[in-house]
Amino acid sequence: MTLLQFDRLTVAVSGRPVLRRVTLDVAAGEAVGLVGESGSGKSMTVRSVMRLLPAGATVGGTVRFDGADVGALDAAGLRRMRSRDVAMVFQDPRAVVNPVRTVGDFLTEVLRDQGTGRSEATRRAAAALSEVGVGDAMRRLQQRPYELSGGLLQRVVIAAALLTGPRLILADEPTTALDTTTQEEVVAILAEQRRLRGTTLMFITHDLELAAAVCDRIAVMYAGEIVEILPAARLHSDARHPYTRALLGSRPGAVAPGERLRTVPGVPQSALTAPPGCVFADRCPHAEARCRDVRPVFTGSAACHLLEVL
Ligand SMILES: Nc1ncnc2c1ncn2[C@@H]1O[C@H](COP(=O)(O)OP(=O)(O)OP(=O)(O)O)[C@@H](O)[C@H]1O
Repeated sequence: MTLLQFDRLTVAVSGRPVLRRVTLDVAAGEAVGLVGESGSGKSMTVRSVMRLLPAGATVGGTVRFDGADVGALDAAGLRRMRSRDVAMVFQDPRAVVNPVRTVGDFLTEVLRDQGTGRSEATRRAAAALSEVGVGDAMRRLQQRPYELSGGLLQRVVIAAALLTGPRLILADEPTTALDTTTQEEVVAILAEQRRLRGTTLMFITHDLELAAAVCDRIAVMYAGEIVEILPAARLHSDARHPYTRALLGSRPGAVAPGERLRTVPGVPQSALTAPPGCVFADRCPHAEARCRDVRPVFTGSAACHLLEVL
């Protein structure tokens, strides 16, 4: 069953295009990674699900959650979706948690709003903390955000995201602000908890390998478009789009120790500056004349003229 469906989602902010015809189906229980360089539209795509777009955004196409057109939800429907069905985990936990209130206040707030009594809300909050590997949960509930490390606080945010039993978690670079060891722990917890609960996940990251470790499928974005969608387990063998191949070649792990790191040549395009044809044409080592002029259609798993003839 499809839980989340993007159908030719197009977004412009103050008349400047940021997403173009993003089309993707996410099955219930599936984890999909959204990868791509900075500015490719990953955040805008997941924010569209919650209708959290910047002021002045215009939206074309549709986003459906459990069959309902998110753009057509009334205020009550939107509130319900945001508070119960869909949870977001952002890059910086300190931007999300109120710095002057306790961790317990933060965790119990939604439950209390939904009518859960204080002691039951506290019990569930403590249990949620334990589930994400935070020990001494009752003491943590009394603490304020500045008393916790970034990694611990991100676990608190994940516990909060899981607390209402959402069907979908949108995680927008949830570990970018953390050090490497903590990143691995936090990602492992998020992945384990969502697997245990069967929660659907959209996971944004710059890191292809991380996406492959956490997700079932990977959607690669460039300049506001999805250029390739592929199974995570076959990332290396199945990647065919020149942009995905270039990203794989520019990973630190792709070069021998001591060898110079490779980057994707050229300057990243945005949806605004992309050429009328293939969005990657300016940087693609294989581009032909038609690539610059004619937009490739998404055939099979990628949008690339060079693959259409194969
Ligand atoms: N508040 C905003 N107002 C106007 N344009 C914006 C706003 N936020 C992002 N954009 C533009 O939308 C495009 C897509 O941005 P988005 O944040 O979705 O990219 P991203 O792939 O998530 O990048 P990053 O990895 O840096 O977070 C970019 O061109 C960006 O400049």
